[in-house]
Amino acid sequence: METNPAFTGARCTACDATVDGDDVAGRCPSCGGVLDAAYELDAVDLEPTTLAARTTRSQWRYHELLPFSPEAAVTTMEGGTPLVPVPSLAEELGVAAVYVKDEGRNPTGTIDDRGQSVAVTAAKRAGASDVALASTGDDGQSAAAYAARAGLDSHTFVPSRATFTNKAMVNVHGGDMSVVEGRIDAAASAFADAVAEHDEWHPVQALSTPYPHEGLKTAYVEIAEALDWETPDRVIHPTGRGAGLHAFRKAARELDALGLASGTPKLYAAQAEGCAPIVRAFEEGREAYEPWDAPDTICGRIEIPDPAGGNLALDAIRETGGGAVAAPDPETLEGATSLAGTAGLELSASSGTAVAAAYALAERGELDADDTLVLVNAGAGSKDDDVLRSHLMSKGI
Ligand SMILES: N[C@@H](CCOP(=O)(O)O)C(=O)O
Repeated sequence: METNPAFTGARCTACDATVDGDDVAGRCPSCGGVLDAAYELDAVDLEPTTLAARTTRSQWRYHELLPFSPEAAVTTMEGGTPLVPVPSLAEELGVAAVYVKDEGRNPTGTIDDRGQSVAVTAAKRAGASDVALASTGDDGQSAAAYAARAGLDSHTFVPSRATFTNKAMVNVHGGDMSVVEGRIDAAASAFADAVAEHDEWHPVQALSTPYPHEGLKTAYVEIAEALDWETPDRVIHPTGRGAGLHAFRKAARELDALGLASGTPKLYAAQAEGCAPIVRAFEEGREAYEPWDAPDTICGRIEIPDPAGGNLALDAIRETGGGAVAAPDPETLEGATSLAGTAGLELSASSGTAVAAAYALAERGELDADDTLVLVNAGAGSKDDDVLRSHLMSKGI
């Protein structure tokens, strides 16, 4: 069997419409909203001991919470990343424990590998010959890798400012790449034009189908399992499109429904001050974000002025009692390099926002002494070696 028997189709996050069947793709046919994969959770019997007995460390060990069976999966063993304790930061912040969920250790160095594994599996099952997306870099590199694994062609549209590593590795995986002058909005618009001319292209961008964020969900499941199924108090996620926050809330709800871990952590969006539409909407108490004019941040991976999951992220933050913090670039780079220098961890520049946000929350008195705090490192620091090194040089180091 190629699908999870508990997978029933999808539910629209905007209008609540359901779409039945195991070949759901794209956005909601009724309203165009983001679709979530849906499961008959009552039919799922999953115990901590069952999971503990599984030998694979890949995300497909949680196949009861994924649409497809491990046998059908296009996988390069993504997932199984460590939850690394950082006691020195816990002491500085005045909380009980700080962990970094180190997603940089995935096959192409990004949390997006989880999503692309599921999205490319879905595309392959649907008989697609090609997958395509607009990307700030990491999910493009990841999509090219998983397409290669599946024997599909990939088409990635990246802004010219994407990192050299991302662009080079799309090519190395044999992907077709369009480098579009400008920022992500220019790449997204070139992508939209091209998709309209290529019916055979199967979109795999975050939130454009139910599958990429379904993979992101497993990062949270791993966090809960690593904490012996205790729910952490707070999770800070570097945030661009808002897919990760939406996925983490979905994961926490599903674990709660299954009785594996109760409740949801307080979820926090960490954005760059130069492009923070979700933080602005949160701070102004608005129900919906407004696109950000003139984005400008060193954190290219999360420079998303019009995030597809912006309102879902806002909802996740508010529903869980979390928050949102915009970090200035110097503090973000300081956050990433300080963990490299004191804890031996390699955070991507964008993920430095999570560290900067943690300091900001501590300063505002919003953390509690008995808190367990998780910071998500979404990508490998080595992809940003130039930016991180330049920050140290600017300090005369
Ligand atoms: N992928 C991003 C972080 C998460 O972004 P989101 O689109 O899930 O909000 C990165 O690499 O920093």
